[in-house]
Amino acid sequence: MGSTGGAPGIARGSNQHKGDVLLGVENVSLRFGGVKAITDVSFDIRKGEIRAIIGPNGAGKTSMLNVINGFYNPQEGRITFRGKTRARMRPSVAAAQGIARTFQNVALFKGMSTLDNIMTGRTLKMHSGFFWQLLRHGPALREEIEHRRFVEEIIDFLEIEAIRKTPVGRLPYGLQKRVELGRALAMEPELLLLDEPMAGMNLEEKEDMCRFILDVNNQFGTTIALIEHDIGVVMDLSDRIVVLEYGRKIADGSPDEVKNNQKVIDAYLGVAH
Ligand SMILES: Nc1ncnc2c1ncn2[C@@H]1O[C@H](COP(=O)(O)OP(=O)(O)OP(=O)(O)O)[C@@H](O)[C@H]1O
Repeated sequence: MGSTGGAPGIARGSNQHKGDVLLGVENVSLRFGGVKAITDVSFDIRKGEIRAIIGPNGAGKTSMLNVINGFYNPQEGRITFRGKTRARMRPSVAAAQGIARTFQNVALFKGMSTLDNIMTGRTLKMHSGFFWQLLRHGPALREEIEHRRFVEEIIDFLEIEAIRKTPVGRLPYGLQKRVELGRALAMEPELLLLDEPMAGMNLEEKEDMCRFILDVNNQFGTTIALIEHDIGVVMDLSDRIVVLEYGRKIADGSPDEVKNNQKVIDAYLGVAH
């Protein structure tokens, strides 16, 4: 297993089980008409860890991320967040509660600058009323200055100062992905969901993205759940990995445990069950 050999120089203590459970997925099943996208899947995400969700195409990974961020409500099972069972969810409510995500295909405002795109991530944090925001006066002006300062810090952190005024549609794909990460970070999430953060990147861009993901996790203590097809990267980045196949969980454990699991090896080699 391993397509790039992962991120050089980055080694995680693979057996660390960090913190308490932040989010629990309990016996979740999700169907689209007759299609079973997820069947009776349970796993948890612990505070401070990097948790990968992997599996062959169509295994149910993106569906699972969509359940976690409230885009889909499963027909069966439940999600707990910070120890409480969650009611039916909407993505905006999940985001307000501290769950931010990026998408498989970059979802930015292409005509807007890097800075303005990242600013949109602050919307949920803005408190002053629509009237003041319209006037850009009084409390709204003070608030905007504070949010801009925060966004500038993210821009420094992600090393994208040079493109802060550039419309994102003009940026190469790797940088657009970085801006999208910036927008998610602007929400100050407790749980950050990344859907294929390295997809379509060259080796150098992947190494940069690996470094930023680790830095976000280490410096801000942000818990991260990610879907990624590059197994080398997954093995290097993750504390724990859950493996899905045909909507079912087939393995869950440290990178070493998962790597040596026969069901996982078979799933990736396409062995029929
Ligand atoms: N909105 C939808 N309507 C109908 N079927 C869907 C929908 N979303 C996903 N599916 C189906 O559910 C199953 C799981 O899809 P999902 O996209 O979650 O898999 P995945 O593991 O993320 O795949 P990939 O690695 O290719 O992105 C697939 O059979 C897919 O066709």
